[in-house]
Amino acid sequence: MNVLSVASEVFPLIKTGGLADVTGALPLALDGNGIRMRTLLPGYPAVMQQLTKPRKIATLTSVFGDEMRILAAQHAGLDLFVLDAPGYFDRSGGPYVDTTGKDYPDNWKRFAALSHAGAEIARGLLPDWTPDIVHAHDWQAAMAPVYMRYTGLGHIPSIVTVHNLAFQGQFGPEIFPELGLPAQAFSIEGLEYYGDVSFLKGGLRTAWEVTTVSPTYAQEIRTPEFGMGLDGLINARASELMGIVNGIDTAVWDPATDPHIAANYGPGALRARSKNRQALLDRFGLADGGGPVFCVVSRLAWQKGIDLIAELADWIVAEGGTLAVLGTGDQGLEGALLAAASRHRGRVGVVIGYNEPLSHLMQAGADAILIPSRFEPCGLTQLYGLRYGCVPIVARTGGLADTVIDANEAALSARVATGFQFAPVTADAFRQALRRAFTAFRDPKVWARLQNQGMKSDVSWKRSAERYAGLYSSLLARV
Ligand SMILES: Nc1ncnc2c1ncn2[C@@H]1O[C@H](COP(=O)(O)OP(=O)(O)O[C@H]2O[C@H](CO)[C@@H](O)[C@H](O)[C@H]2O)[C@@H](O)[C@H]1O
Repeated sequence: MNVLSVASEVFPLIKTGGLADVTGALPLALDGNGIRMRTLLPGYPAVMQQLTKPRKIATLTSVFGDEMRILAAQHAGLDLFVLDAPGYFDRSGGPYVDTTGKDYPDNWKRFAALSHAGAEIARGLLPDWTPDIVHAHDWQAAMAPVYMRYTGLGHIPSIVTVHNLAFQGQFGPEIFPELGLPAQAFSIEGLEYYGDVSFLKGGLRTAWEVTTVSPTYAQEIRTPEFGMGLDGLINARASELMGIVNGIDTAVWDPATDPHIAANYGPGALRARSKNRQALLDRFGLADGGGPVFCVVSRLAWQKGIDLIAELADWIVAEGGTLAVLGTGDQGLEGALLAAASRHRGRVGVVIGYNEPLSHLMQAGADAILIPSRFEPCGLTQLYGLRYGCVPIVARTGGLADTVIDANEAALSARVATGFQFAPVTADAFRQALRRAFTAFRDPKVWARLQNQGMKSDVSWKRSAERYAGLYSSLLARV
């Protein structure tokens, strides 16, 4: 079976968040299930520079009249189609924002062009490869099923996966006439959303199936609290909605072989972790306060509850904890964290920026990772934490609820606990969970059991890849 994945970022070529981890790992995981997944992504400079021996396999005209090329290449085991369209993608900023952090004003054009190219590949644009199914990720690719539906390709199964409902690709109605779609596409059945154009809404309306990245988030987005204005539509499509929890690439994230950490280790050999703990403290200029070393690796955003980290930093230090934060994002949150670091030199360390190797060392060296998200479609850093013996302390929401087993009395005595959960997402509830963690940490046996239990969790893609494979088969059976 051939599946075309369409995505705006793919690890290891280009990554701004968890989406890239998923689109980079899923094709490899599907390989053993008889599925050939090839991935269409934009030819950003970072991508073009890393390609070896790209081959031009097709040219096409975008809906806006520009000439674009499709290059085929292989990278890190991935079969790629790269959309070479310098007018859209050869920019000096990031994939979505310019060097000052502002959204590119033509993002709608850039990602409509990407999605349209995906639809054209489904139509048979390429000489030797046609997908049986198109799998589009997030709003940047969500127009692929829209173009398919309205240009005579509605008989080809399509899927939209929501990695984060907060980003919807919403633009003014004035762009609609330029999208090359028939007038009826600007309707409630298409991409019209309260008078605007919404790429994600269009995809959710027109794809054969909608998936999201955990079963709990699939339920949550049916409610007004988590539905971000789309809960009505999502409920209407409830029978075509599925939550499949993310896995992680266990080859890239393996403490036994990880080249980015100070000492490699495996389950049952946790003592070597202390070298990583020391390396982490050194890297952040921190001293051991006697309690746990907590880490945070995150986009600094309201979603992630980072304000609660800043709010509790003083208390964490007073209790003997140490805090190391790696992240970038909201300037107010960066400022609040940096202020905590200057109040507690040597006990709170903050690195503002994006640093993949350092994120590995943090998982390998910290005792626990803090993830107080207000909503979390899946979350990957708790999965890395489990694999690295870095105990996750998480809000009980979305994929965090589905992947961490809370250390309540029953779970502790059954020896199945892997972390700590709390709800609601308030400073008080978070503090209670941290208190439980401080207590558990004082008993090294209890703590080691939590770590070992986490390291035994199956966080690989195996089961979830089987679920995607099952979904693809069920869609093909309906053709
Ligand atoms: N400063 C930094 N330096 C280095 N690495 C950093 C970093 N900040 C973040 N990262 C890395 O980026 C990734 C973030 O993953 P998350 O699951 O938290 O995703 P995100 O919210 O971006 O994605 C959305 O999509 C993913 C994938 O489906 C969902 O898991 C998630 O819930 C949803 O919000 C992790 O690999 C993390 O290590």
